[in-house]
Amino acid sequence: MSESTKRPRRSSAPSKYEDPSDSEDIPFAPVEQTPKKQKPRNPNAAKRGRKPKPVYLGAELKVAVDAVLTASRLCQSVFKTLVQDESLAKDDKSPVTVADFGAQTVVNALLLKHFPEDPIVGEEDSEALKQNPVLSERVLNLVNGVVESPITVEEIYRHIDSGNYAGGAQGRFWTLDPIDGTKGFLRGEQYAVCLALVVDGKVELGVIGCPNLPVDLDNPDGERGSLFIATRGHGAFQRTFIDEKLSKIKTAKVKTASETIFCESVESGHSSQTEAAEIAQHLKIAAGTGKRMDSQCKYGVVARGDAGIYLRIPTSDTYEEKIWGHAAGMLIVEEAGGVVTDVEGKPLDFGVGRTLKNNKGVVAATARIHAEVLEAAKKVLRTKPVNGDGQVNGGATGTAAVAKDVLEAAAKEVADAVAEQQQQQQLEVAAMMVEAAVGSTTEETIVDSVMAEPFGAENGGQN
Ligand SMILES: Nc1ncnc2c1ncn2[C@@H]1O[C@H](COP(=O)(O)OS(=O)(=O)O)[C@@H](OP(=O)(O)O)[C@H]1O
Ligand SMILES: [Mg+2]
Repeated sequence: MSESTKRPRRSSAPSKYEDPSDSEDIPFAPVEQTPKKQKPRNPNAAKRGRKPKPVYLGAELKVAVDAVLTASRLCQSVFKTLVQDESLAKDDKSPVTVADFGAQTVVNALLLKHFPEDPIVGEEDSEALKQNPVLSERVLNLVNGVVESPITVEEIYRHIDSGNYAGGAQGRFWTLDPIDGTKGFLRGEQYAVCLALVVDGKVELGVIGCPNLPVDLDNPDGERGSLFIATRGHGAFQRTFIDEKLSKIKTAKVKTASETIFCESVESGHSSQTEAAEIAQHLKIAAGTGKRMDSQCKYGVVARGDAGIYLRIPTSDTYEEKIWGHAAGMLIVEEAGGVVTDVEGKPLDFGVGRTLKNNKGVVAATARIHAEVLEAAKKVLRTKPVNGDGQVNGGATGTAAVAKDVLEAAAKEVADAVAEQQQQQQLEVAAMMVEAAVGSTTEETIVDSVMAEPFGAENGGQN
């Protein structure tokens, strides 16, 4: 066989995205334009009349990877220049930044270009942005810095709002979290751009971009920027932001939960850290080894075996997890050899709308230990029945545990408020100093000079 007709050697870290049942390799790289029909790479195969099987959802994968990478890079560039007041508080008090809006715009724009028939369930809407011309302008500049042909601010609003689909069990749709873990993003820690394709209520494709996640967790000072990719039935892969080479990933090889560690949310208001610690104790996992990490990066680290378990323990009975916060991660863990259920052992149901209203929390683990973890979770949570007002209301331990989490969350809010007050005091001092120096000025002029126009400015958000 001449050098040019030799098949590429298979290894445990394939350099192409390949269907394991497929004998032909199909190149897998980010798209520049509408995907064209793939030509067979092996001319001999074509001569013999064997057509290479197409990669499952190959066109969708290329677009999804391109979209997630573009959005992730946009987020990275925002972080470098993020200034105060480039985030808004949503109704649920969670922050949303120019990067969330920018990322949702570029991903939705690419999806609409390549798959105009597909609806999108995206986290953000443009309502608050429309009220703020300064932030709108900033998003416009960000987006136009990464798209091929410039778009208008009206198109930005339209692209963001194309994520307003209601979801459901019929047909196919995309679901997008433009930044999962916005608080992590603002802290300069972990966050993720998460995109999944759902067909008839089942997740068929998932891509997660984790700009700050070390490629190798054992080398935290090494290269950062990990991308996780999976399609149903075809395995899970990792690549870096720079190198397109795909490596197959597998969950941790462990026989019992005690051999591994678990990961959980940084925010105690999102997942009960006290109950997770109790579950870990039941599983004989060494105390203090839990890894706290923002966003769906947690699914990524479980999928590649850095941690054996991801626990998301509800802090209230009324909160409904959002489908964009779990779709891609669930598939990536399952395709890497894990099992993902809710805390009652039910599969996550992505076919009932924009939220996982049929589920409570998440237990993701290496397949071999999932049942053991679930049993421990049930034991711990069984002692904490839920009362009518939606708050977990356990026996002595249950109440204490939940009270601790609530107190921790409240303490954090107080700390944030104190920081805000301190900043206000600094501004007042600065105003006084300037006034003393130049004779007359006001606190507002200082605020205006150091910050962008505050949300809800008097011009009513007119452009
Ligand atoms: N009460 C409550 N319970 C559970 N989950 C909640 C809750 N409130 C918010 N959220 C969602 O948490 C998303 C952030 O994910 P994580 O908790 O994994 O990361 S973090 O530690 O909060 O950064 C976060 O996603 P983003 O808003 O996209 O950042 C929210 O969708
Ligand atoms: Mg988000």
